[in-house]
Amino acid sequence: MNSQMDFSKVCTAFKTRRLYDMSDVLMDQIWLKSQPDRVLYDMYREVHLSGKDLTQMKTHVLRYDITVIPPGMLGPEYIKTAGHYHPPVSHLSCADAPSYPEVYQVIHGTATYLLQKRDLSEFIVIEAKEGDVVLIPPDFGHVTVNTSLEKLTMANWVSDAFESEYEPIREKAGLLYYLTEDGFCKNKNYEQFPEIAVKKPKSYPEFELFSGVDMYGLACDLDKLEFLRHPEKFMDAFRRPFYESAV
Ligand SMILES: O=P(O)(O)OC[C@H]1O[C@](O)(CO)[C@@H](O)[C@@H]1O
Repeated sequence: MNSQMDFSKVCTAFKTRRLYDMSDVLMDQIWLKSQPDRVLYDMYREVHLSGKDLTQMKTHVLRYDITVIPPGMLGPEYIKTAGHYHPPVSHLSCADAPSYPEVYQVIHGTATYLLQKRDLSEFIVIEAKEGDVVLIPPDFGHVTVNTSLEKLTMANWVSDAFESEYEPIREKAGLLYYLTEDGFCKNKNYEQFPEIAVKKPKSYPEFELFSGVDMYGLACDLDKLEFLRHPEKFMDAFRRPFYESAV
C-alpha cells in the first residue's frame, strides 16, 4: 500500500476521531479545557484496490483499514488513538472464549503500540517502523501513539464481525501508563502496575505475515487470515512469544 494514495477514493467509509471524542482518555484535563475541538486522526474503512478484493473481504468478514495520525501533542502526551478492547468471539458461548485479535502494519512513519492485557497483568510497548507487522493477540486492549515528527500511516486487518469496546479504557481515563515527553507516566486511576515490557516487532510466518511484505497482498488469499475470525483454533500460536525481546 502506498502512503501517498488518496485513501478516500478506495474506502467504503471515512471517519475521523476528534479531540473531544477523546476527552475521557486524556491525561491532562486542564490542558484539554484550553483547547478548541479539532480532528486528531483519520480512519479509512475497507480500503480496497479492486472490486474483487472488496468482495473477498466481505465474504471473509474481514476489514483492511488505514489510519493516518499526524505528529502532535495532546498536552504532555504524544498524540494517540482512543484505545479499545475487542469482545470475545461471538460464535463461542464459553466463558473463556478468546477475543478477536488484530494485525497492524506501518505503511509510513513510526508507531508505538501500547498493549494492555484485560486482566492488567501485562503492559507491552512495541515500537514499529515502516513495514513492521504488529500482532494484537486476543485479550489485549491497544492504543497507537505517534511520538515522531512525521505523519504515521498504518494499516490493519481485523474481523468485521464486532464493535470495539471503549468503556473499560474510558472509565479508567486511559491505559495503565500514558506516554509523555518525560517518558511513561502512571495513570493514577489504576491501583497496581505491571512492569513495562518493551518488545520488538517480528514476522509471523505461521500467519503469512512478514516484516517488509505488504500485508494487503493477503487480500487475494484471505483464508490465511482465518486466525482473525477464529482465534480459538490458533491458541498455541498465541501462547508462543509473539514479540522479540528488546535486549
Ligand atoms: O478506535 P480507536 O481506538 O480510535 O483506534 C482506531 C484504530 O482502531 C481500528 O479501528 C481497528 O482496531 C483502526 O482502524 C484504527 O486504527
